[in-house]
Amino acid sequence: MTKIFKKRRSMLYIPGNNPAMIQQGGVYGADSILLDLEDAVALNQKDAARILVRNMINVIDFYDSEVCVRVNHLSTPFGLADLEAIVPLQPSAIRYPKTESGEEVAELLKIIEQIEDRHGLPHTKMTLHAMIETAMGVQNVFDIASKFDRVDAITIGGQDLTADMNIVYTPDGAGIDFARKRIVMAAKASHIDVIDTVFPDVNDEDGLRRETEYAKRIGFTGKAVINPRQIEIIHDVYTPTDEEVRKAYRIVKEFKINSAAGIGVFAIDGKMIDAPIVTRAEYILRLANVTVG
Ligand SMILES: CC(=O)SCCNC(=O)CCNC(=O)[C@H](O)C(C)(C)COP(=O)(O)OP(=O)(O)OC[C@H]1O[C@@H](n2cnc3c(N)ncnc32)[C@H](O)[C@@H]1OP(=O)(O)O
Ligand SMILES: O=C([O-])CC(=O)C(=O)O
Ligand SMILES: [Mg+2]
Repeated sequence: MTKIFKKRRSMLYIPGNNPAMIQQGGVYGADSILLDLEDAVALNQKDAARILVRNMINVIDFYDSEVCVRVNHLSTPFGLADLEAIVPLQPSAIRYPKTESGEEVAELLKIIEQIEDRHGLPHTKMTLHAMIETAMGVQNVFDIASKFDRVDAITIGGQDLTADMNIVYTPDGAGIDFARKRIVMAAKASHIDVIDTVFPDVNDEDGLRRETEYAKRIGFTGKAVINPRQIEIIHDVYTPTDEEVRKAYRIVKEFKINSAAGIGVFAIDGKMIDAPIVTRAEYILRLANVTVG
C-alpha cells in the first residue's frame, strides 16, 4: 500500500497546556496540528495538559487540519495515562517520541489496540507517527518504518537527536545530515511520509526557507513547525510552481501520445524523457492535484 501522497507539508506543534493556542490552532492553515503533551509541557503541567487536550480535541474546529497528538514515552510516568486518555478520542494519529526499535513499536501498538478493544474501536482508523530522535532510533529506523501498517509517517527530531549525540545543533544541520538521509531512505523504502524536524529560530525566515528547500531536495515530504509564521514558507517550498506543473503536464501528455505510438523514449526541448522522468512528473501533478486528460 502506498501512503506517501497524504498532504502533510506542515505540522504545527501546539503546547497541550495552552488553551488559547489550541483554540486558535486551526486558523493558520497548517496541514496538521500536533497537540503536544511531551516536551512543550513542563513536568508539573503534564496532567493539566492531558485533561485540556482531552476536553478540547473534539470540540474545537480545526478546519482542514489533520489533528495528531504527541504523547509522552511509555518509559515516563505519563505515557500510559496519555494513551488511556487520547486513544479513545481517535485523533488522526499518535506521534510517538524517541522511538528506538521495532519491538518498541510492537509493544506500543499492543497497548493502543487493547485500549481500542475496550472502547469498541477499530484498529484501522488512527495511525502512528514514529519520531526518530536518538542514535539507537536512527540505527533501527528501517524496522520501525517498514514493519507496521499503522506507521504511516516517520519524523526526525533534531533537538533530541543532537542532545543524544552530545553535539551542538547548528543551522547547517551538519551533525544530523547522515540521520536525515538514513531516515528518508527508510521511509521511501516503506512508502510512508517523512517529516523534517523543527527550525527553532522563528525570526530567521531565510534560514527556514534554506533548510526546508534542502530537506525537500533530499526527500522529506513535510516539516514540523513551532510557530504559525513558519507555515507559509514551508507551503511555498512544498507547492510546485506553475512552471513545474506546466512542464510536468507536458511530459505526461507527450508520454501518453508517444506510448500509444509505441515510442518509450523521446525528447522535449532536447532533454530525454523516459519512464522515471514521467514518474517524477506524475508526482508533481499529484501534489498539484492536476490530472492529464
Ligand atoms: C524540540 C521540540 O519538541 S519542538 C515542539 C515543542 N515546542 C512547541 O510546541 C513550541 C510551540 N511554539 C511556541 O510556544 C511559540 O511559538 C514560541 C515560544 C516558539 C515563540 O513564541 P512567541 O515569540 O510569543 O510567538 P509569536 O509572537 O510569533 O506569537 C504570535 C501569535 O501566534 C500564536 N502562536 C505562537 N506559536 C503558536 C503555536 N505553536 N500554535 C498556535 N499558536 C501559536 C501566539 O499565541 C500569538 O497569538 P496572539 O497574537 O493571538 O496572541
Ligand atoms: O523536530 C521535532 O519534531 C521536535 C523534536 O521533538 C525535536 O527536535 O527533538
Ligand atoms: Mg524531541
